[in-house]
This record gives sequence, structure tokens and C-alpha cells, in this order.
Amino acid sequence: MEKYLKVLNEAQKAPVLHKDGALMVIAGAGSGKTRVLTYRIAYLMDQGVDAFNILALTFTNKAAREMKKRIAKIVGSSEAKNLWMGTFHSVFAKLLRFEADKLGYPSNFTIYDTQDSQRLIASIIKEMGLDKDIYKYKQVQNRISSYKNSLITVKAYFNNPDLVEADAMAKRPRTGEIYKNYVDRCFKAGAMDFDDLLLKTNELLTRFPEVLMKYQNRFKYILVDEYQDTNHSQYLIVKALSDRFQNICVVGDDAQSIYSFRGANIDNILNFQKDYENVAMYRLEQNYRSTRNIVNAANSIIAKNTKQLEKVVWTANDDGSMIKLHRSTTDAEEGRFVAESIFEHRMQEQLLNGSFAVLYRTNSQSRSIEDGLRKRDIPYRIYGGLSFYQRKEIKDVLSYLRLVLNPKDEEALKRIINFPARGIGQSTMDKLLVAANHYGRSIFEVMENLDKIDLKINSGTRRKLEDFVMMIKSFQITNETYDAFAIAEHVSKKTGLLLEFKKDGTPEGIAKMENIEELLNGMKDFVEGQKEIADAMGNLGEFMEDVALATDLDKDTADEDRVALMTVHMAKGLEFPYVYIVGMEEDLFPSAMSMNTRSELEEERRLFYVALTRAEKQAYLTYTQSRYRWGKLVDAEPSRFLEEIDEQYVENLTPVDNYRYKSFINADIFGDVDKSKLRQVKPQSSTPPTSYTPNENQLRKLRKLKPELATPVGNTNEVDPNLAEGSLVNHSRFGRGTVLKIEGMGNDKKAEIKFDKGDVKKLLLRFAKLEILS
Ligand SMILES: Nc1ncnc2c1ncn2[C@@H]1O[C@H](COP(=O)(O)OP(=O)(O)OP(=O)(O)O)[C@@H](O)[C@H]1O
Ligand SMILES: [Mg+2]
Repeated sequence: MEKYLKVLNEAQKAPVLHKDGALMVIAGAGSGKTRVLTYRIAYLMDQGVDAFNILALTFTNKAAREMKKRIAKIVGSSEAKNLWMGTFHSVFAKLLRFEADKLGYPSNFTIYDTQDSQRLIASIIKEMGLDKDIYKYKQVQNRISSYKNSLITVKAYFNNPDLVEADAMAKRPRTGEIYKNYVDRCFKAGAMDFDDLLLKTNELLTRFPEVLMKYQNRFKYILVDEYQDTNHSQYLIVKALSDRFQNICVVGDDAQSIYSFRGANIDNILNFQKDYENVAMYRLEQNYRSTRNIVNAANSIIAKNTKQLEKVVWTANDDGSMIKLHRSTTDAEEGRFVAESIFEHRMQEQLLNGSFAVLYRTNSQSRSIEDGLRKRDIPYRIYGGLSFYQRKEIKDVLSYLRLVLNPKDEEALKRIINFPARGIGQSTMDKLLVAANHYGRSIFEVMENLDKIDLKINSGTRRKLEDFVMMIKSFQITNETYDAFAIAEHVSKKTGLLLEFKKDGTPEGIAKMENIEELLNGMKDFVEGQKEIADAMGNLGEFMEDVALATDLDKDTADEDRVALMTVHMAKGLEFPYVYIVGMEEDLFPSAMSMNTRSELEEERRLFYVALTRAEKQAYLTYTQSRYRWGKLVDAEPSRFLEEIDEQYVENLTPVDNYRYKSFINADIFGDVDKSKLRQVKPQSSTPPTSYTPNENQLRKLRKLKPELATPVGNTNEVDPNLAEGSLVNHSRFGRGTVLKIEGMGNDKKAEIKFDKGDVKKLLLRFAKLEILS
């Protein structure tokens, strides 16, 4: 037996060593499904299967990277480099790059993120002269997305009277037209949205049998993690690709199926045995992740679900501590409790911040937790929400880079054609757009051919448009010889973007500049990493592909020790020694929106099962009696899920008798709490800080900036000693004002200035260009 297989138990070895054919591993949380998948790949390679013949699909790209590293340790890194591994979206985006021309797309097609899609849809709704209160762009985008995930193309939509009628009944009869326009515009812009990556792959594999055959032959072995959460479109792709060899291995846990709201279909697991011949079924029962208390408590919860495959999960680990339950009066207090508890564990057990995760049902719950952690100076990182790559200043840089790769990209162009300001106004853009729609071309193509089209644009503006085209083309030439980092640095400087943020001198502007710096650093790492892990050069195309599909979870932050904050959905597949599940309240977890049917409630319960099974050593459950929601303080009741956990595994930290925990565990006592008392609770201030001031750490980083990035415009390093409270000053952008206060020393010296236009601003003096008038 190969030595590296020693880290597996007998039940795990069986699916790893399984010969060809279809196999499925259905097992509970923490039992080693992901490990089995990883070792099966290593074993296949060790047995002589070519890495080029293996395709592995994971839930996050981070998971794929970790798997690859482990496999590299066993079979060597040069071999592991050739594996195709990643999320459905990233793997099939890569495949589409090779085949896009067959579908009429350029191989350097742009990937529109949700924000791009929404902007485009909003613009189409406006151009069509529709009422934006009836045609809400987010709703329309959702609808189009679900059509695509069910493989309903525009043509299929119009051929289906039921769909057409449904939209008409919903008083949005022109949804189909918006869908059509949206698809046309994306096509013209050489862009695919997220859903297209699966839809177009399906189209490719059905329309072109020779392409299907090529990839069927190539991917002789297909492995899928988290199979319970695949949607119809993904299911069809896997089915098509594995049809020839049927060497398909899926692992999953029906008890962790939590994405049905996005079209995930549990039937994919249930029907697996019908879809393939001679399916081998394997079960794993031993959990290696969690203490016995956690495993048993989780089992007691999931047992309440009626729809599930029969499964046993046990562990040989220690009992561990009880699951701790904590009640607070407000959400602010909940945040303080979590921070305090993390602080103590960290001190007493000498732990890193990375040992802790705080999980919540909805993103908005992070605010009170963040407040608590900040007050305790505990560094944290939020996963999900607005990702780094979606911040305005970052998206500005990325939009330029997108144009370098694909000048037809309409959303990128609209974003930065006049940022930094270069005198190309909205009316010019409108004219270009009309012409582009008229000729069925992209805006950039219209701009390239201004001399051939009769557009009422004056010669001054014409020149500006031509300069812009020239600039992008010159970047394209530079891009041919440089890596992603070098071209991005060049673009940030040449376009004046860095300057734009630098010159306003406000801490906000500096923070933005710092973010761009972080982007550039990230690109540098990427370029080096590409050369190491994948057999690639680290060029711009590779980087942009990575970014377009990056979820927040993918950002490697091994070097930053932080507490992780994320929704339960994001936490799937992960593990942490200490886990805090906060907001265990009715209407929140389970969510108010998921209590209409038994199956929705069961999905919430699976979600809770996922949350609890992330914990290795200790789990905390917290709830509060009142909480800020939708800007109002509302009463909250403990979650029904708390009642469902077997009592013997739970320790109540707050058994104060004014709130009868004991009886709530046993029965329905929610009614007899004196709620008038709750309403008197004075809430903590809940507004987040509005202005940004760089902290010591950020300032230190700022000082380390490369000189050409860090040196502010003009000679402002010397702070004028004559500047004092009461001085009258002039600022290049904000105009005249009076200094109210001076604070800080040396490089950190700031002035609070009341400008005549009315604003009061705090400016860092070494960046602010101030002229002292008196
Ligand atoms: N045989 C084993 N010996 C020791 N540790 C193991 C063994 N199998 C798995 N583990 C460890 O147990 C933990 C859970 O394993 P893994 O993540 O593969 O489980 P999983 O079934 O994929 O869980 P989930 O359902 O949450 O995705 C990991 O830390 C893994 O390294
Ligand atoms: Mg797993």
C-alpha cells in the first residue's frame, strides 16, 4: 500500500482506490469527503493517469488551490500544475476561452460581474423608456439569471406562452424584450455574464458534437465536491462530459444542501444511481473535525428533518466542552460578548485570530459584531458583501485593464471614459450609444470610425475621443510584452488615476490610493504565484480571469491573522477551532422569508447544521432580545432551532430568571415575556463611522509606498510652520477656508478646516495642497 494513503481510514481508502466507473460518496460533515477527493486524484495520477485527463470541480477556488498543493506534495508540483481544477465557473470560463469563436465570441471575452449586468439592464430599461419603478433592474436581472440557469434562452422564452404570460400577469410584459436586448448587448460587447459561463458551455457541448467528443476524451476522470449543491445547468455539463467514460466520482452530503434558492437541485444526488450504470456507493461515518458534543448536537438537529438519506456520523474525538448559549439584550451587546469571548480564549489558550469565525445568516448582521471587535482591537476580515474588487477605485483600474483586453467591453468603457475627467460628457456618450445600437457595433468601434460616421460631435470632443482610443491602443501594445503587474502599474499612472486620488488630499482619497497600491501588490504576488503553481506567465488575461471569478473567500490571506466573519452559506466546507453562530432568533435564523413551506424550513435547518459542523473545538450560539433591523429596534425571540438541540449538549451562560431559558428549551413560553421592558432598552449608537482616518498600520504602509506612488503632487512634504488655528487658507479643490484645529505630529499632522462652501474636512497636511492666505 502506498505510504501516502496511511492518512486515510479504511472507509476512506475504498473510494480512493476504486477502479473505473461511477462512484458516489454520501457522508456527513467532517467525515473526510474532500480529503477522499483529494487523495483519489493523487492516487489516479500515481497510478499513471495523466493529469491532463482529470477534471475536478470544487465549491471555491481556494479549495481547489489547497487540494492542488496537497496533491503536488504527493505527485510532484510539475505534474499537479496540469490538473484542471476549480469552480464550475472558473473551469468552464477557461474552456470557453478556447472555444469561444465557435459561438461568435472573441477568446478574450469579458466576464461581466453582477454589478455590470445590473448596470446594463438599468440602462436598457431607461433606453426603452420603461418605468423603473415597475421594471426594477435588480428584479429583472434576477429573472434573467434564473432563465439562464434553467437553460431558457431568449428564443425558448418567446416560444413558451406560459413564461410570456407570467411576466404579463406580473405587469411586466416587456421583460422578454429586455432579456433579448440584454443578450444582444452583451454579445456585442464581447461579454458573458456569470450565468452565461454555464449556459454557453451547455450550448457549446450540445451544438458541436466534435467539441463534446474532444472534451469527453480529454476529461477521462471527473470529480465533483459538494455535489448536493449543483444546479441543473451544472448537472447537464457534468453528465455530458462524463457520458463516454463514466468515470465520475461525486461526493456530497444531502444534509448540507443549502443553495436551492439559487436553483441547486438535490435530485441530482438522489438520481445519480439512475443516471449512471453500476454506481458504487460509499459511506463515511467517522467525523474527524469536531468534538463529540458538537457532532452529537448536530445530529440531534438534523434528525428533525423528514427528507434525508439515512446516515450515521460519530467521532472518536473527545467530548470537548458543551455548546455555549448566550443571551444578550441588544445586538450591540451581542457584538461585545463575542469580542470579549474571543479576546479571552485568545489570551488563555494563546491562539491566533484565525482560529475564530463568526457566522451569521445575513450580511447586515456583521455591523454589530464589527463594532465589538473594533473596540477590542481584534483584527477581522469580512468575507462576502462588497468584495475588494468591487470597490469603486479598484473597479476603475480594472475597467481600464478590461478595455486593454477587450475594447468592446461596454460597461468598462462607460465607467472610465470620463474618469479621470477628460471632457467627454454624457451627451457625447448618448450619441455614441445611439450610433453603436444603430450599426450593431460596440461603442469603441464607433469611436474608432468617427471619420466615417456623421455624428454631431464637435472637433474638440472628437479629438478627445481619438486620444482616448490611442491611449487604449498604446496600452494594448505595452501589454504584449509585460506581465499583469507591470501593465497595471503603467496604466494606473498613465491614465492619471493614482494622481486623481492623491491630489484631493483627504484621508478617503488616500485610502483609495492605498487600495490601488494593494491591488498592485496583489498582482505582483499573482504573477509570481502563476509561475510557481500553474504553468503560466502571469499575464493580464490570466489575472483578469482570476479576478472576474474571485469570490472573497479566494483571496489568500494566510499572512494576515484575522478573525473570519461570514455568512453560513460562505462557510460551507470550511472549519475553525472556535465558531460563534450569532443571531439565533426567529425570523432571522430561520429566516422570515423561509418559513412558508416545510421544505424551506428544512433548508434553514440544514443551514444550521452546516454552521454548527464548522466548529472543531467549541461552538457558541448567541441570540438577543432586541435587535436593530431595517433601522428600527425590534423585539426578537429565540430561534426554534435552539429548542431542537438535545439539551444535554448545551450549557446556558445566561440562565437569569427574568428570562426563563429552561422553560423555553422545553416549551412554548415565548408569549409570556414582558416585551414592554425590552422596548425600553436603550440601544447603542448603531451608525458606522462616516469618515475614514487611516490608522497607524495604514500610515506605516503609506510611508513604505514606492516613492513614485507615495510622493504627493507638488512640494508638500514640508508642512508650513505658520499654519495655525484661525489661519485662512486656500485649497486647490475645496477653495477658501478657516483652520479650526490642528492635530497630530510630523507626517500625521492634520488640520480640520471649515471651507467657505460649508464643508468641514480633516486633511492630512503633507498631502493637502494648502496655500496660507493669512
Ligand atoms: N483519516 C483521517 N485522519 C485524520 N484526519 C482526517 C481524516 N479524514 C479527514 N480528516 C480531517 O478531518 C477534517 C474534515 O475533513 P474534510 O474537510 O475532508 O471533511 P468533509 O466531509 O469534506 O467535510 P464537509 O462536509 O464539511 O465538507 C479535515 O481537517 C481533515 O483533514
Ligand atoms: Mg468538504
